[in-house]
Amino acid sequence: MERRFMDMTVPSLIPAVRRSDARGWFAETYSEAAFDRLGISCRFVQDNHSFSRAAYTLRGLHFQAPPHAQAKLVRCIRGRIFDVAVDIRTGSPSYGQWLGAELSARNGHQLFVPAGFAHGFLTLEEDCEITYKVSDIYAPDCEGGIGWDDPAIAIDWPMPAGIMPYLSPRDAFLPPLSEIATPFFFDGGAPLAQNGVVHGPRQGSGPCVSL
Ligand SMILES: Cc1cn([C@H]2C[C@H](O)[C@@H](COP(=O)(O)OP(=O)(O)O[C@H]3O[C@@H](C)C(=O)[C@@H](O)[C@H]3O)O2)c(=O)[nH]c1=O
Repeated sequence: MERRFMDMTVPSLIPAVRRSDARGWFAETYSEAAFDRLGISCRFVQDNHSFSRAAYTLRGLHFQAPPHAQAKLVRCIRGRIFDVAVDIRTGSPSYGQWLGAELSARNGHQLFVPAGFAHGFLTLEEDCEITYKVSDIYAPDCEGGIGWDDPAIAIDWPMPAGIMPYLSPRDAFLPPLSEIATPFFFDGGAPLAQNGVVHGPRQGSGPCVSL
């Protein structure tokens, strides 16, 4: 794996490396040593698993503030989701910008979302399950969120015209980014390269890609 393509200060799409044989395939979805070599050296302390019944269920945009800020490693194990990270680090050249990637059981891609980014996803079909590792404990007092439809962020959610996403009561009334005091500061790491959709690993970039 090629470290030069990774930077743990920006979201990174990590393609599945599946070893096929007559039975099917095998994949290591997380290896501390392999991720450390990629530059992702945070320690994950909890695994989460959520199921969303309806297509176009939207969870997010969520974050936890320090001292319980979380980096996340997200994977879809059933169905298809559009997974999004928004840079909410004060002072970042890409503050308020977003990146999205399709994660599916079929493609096996994972999205690494560093602390300092709000995270959310939209299910693209019925009965989607995602699992994600997080680098800090669940701390409800530190939870924060931003509206999925904040016009200043303008995420291009892949939804048919006229469809409204299915939201939790909390997510339906989250404030825009301009109305929250973000607890994160840009520390000189890399900004997002661009605002927009990542369709998959870049050609010829090796198994790991910094977005
Ligand atoms: C996040 C979380 C929730 N819960 C509980 C609280 C509540 O009763 C129930 C559902 O919680 P929520 O409505 O917050 O679940 P959900 O909307 O799926 O929240 C998640 O959304 C995605 C986008 C993220 O990035 C995650 O960090 C997390 O915020 O599960 C835990 O027990 N542990 C946890 O780590």
